[in-house]
Amino acid sequence: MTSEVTADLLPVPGTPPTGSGDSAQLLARWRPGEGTWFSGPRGALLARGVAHRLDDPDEARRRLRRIDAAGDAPAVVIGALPFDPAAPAALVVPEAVTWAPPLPRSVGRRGEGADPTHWQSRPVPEPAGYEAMVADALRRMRAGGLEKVVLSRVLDLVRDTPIDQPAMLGELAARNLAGYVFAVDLPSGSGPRSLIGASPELLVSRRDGEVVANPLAGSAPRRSDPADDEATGAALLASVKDRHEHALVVDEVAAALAGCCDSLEVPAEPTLIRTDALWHLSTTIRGRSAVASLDIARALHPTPAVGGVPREAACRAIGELEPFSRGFYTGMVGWMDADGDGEWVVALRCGDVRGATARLYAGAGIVPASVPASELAETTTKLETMLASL
Ligand SMILES: C=C(O[C@@H]1C=C(C(=O)O)C=C[C@H]1O)C(=O)O
Repeated sequence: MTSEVTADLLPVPGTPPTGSGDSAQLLARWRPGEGTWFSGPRGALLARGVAHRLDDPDEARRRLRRIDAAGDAPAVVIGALPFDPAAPAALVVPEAVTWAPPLPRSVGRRGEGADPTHWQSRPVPEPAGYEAMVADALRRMRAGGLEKVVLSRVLDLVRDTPIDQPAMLGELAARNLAGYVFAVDLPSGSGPRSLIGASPELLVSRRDGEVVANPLAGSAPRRSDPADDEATGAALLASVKDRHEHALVVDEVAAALAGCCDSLEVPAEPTLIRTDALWHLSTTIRGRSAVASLDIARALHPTPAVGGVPREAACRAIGELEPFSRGFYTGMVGWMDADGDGEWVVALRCGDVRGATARLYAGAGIVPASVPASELAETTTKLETMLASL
């Protein structure tokens, strides 16, 4: 049984301009308020300074073409788009961009020393409140008109002294080498504010016309015992509930991609991927397209991996049930060049960090077969990725 588990690494589309820099040294140069870090299995980049700020993603392509023609700044846009497509984006054209190869395996962890930091934490809603939200969603499903909805919760953390954001980013990078690690400068009234995270989910990449999307949905916790861990992955791959939850996402992503792509390959069966904390069902969809990566990403967003099916009913349920605004969580983070090539990942396993505070987010896909206590446990496991970096 366990030998049937095939866990692939995250998919490789084209190769971004990887440069020749030392990516671990580059990572150590990121500072909050001064730029953006983005790394993944195909490369890393550090953007610094702000040549232009863009809160309207519609402007990105036009602006990049103008900059490219003038040749006076790197023609790259980088940053984040929020969950609500009508809310302002946090995109910049930086003054300087340094590209580097993927982070090496040797990038160091801080280690498990005793940390004297005193944290106060407050879950929103309380765990019982989250279970009640899930129960409410299940009632809506029974009443008809809703097939799937992703419901999330937050953990607000505060400590006595400012959070060391570069240390947090370094730790996330060391623990999530196969994923996408980012630190994006967010608009803030006072002091640097960053969206920091380690997402396993590629919304879409495009390189020389080759498009890759890697929707994830269906999750199980990793186990410390290797045999137990493999059995958990195998059970996820065989789970009717999770396969259904996954298929809803793949169908919608494939349909949205069909509208932007000339050709499309959609595997019939999902595979497994693993992060530090979780197993996920994963499907790698490939196609060819002349549409710019950010436009494809926006056509896909929100996929049912973060919204639901049907989209409108799910977004209404999210607005009515979640007692907070998602902000940039479940939006997207990435970069694009003047040709429209780029990579956009789903903003998951992330936190909004400012001063001595961090708001961490986690959600789970609810389908009719969901059990409130299991969905709560899944969000707790998803929070571990960020908690381990603090
Ligand atoms: C919503 C999150 O994750 C998403 C939901 C998943 C699920 O419900 O199984 C799996 C991966 C992501 O697409 C999150 O991490 O907060």
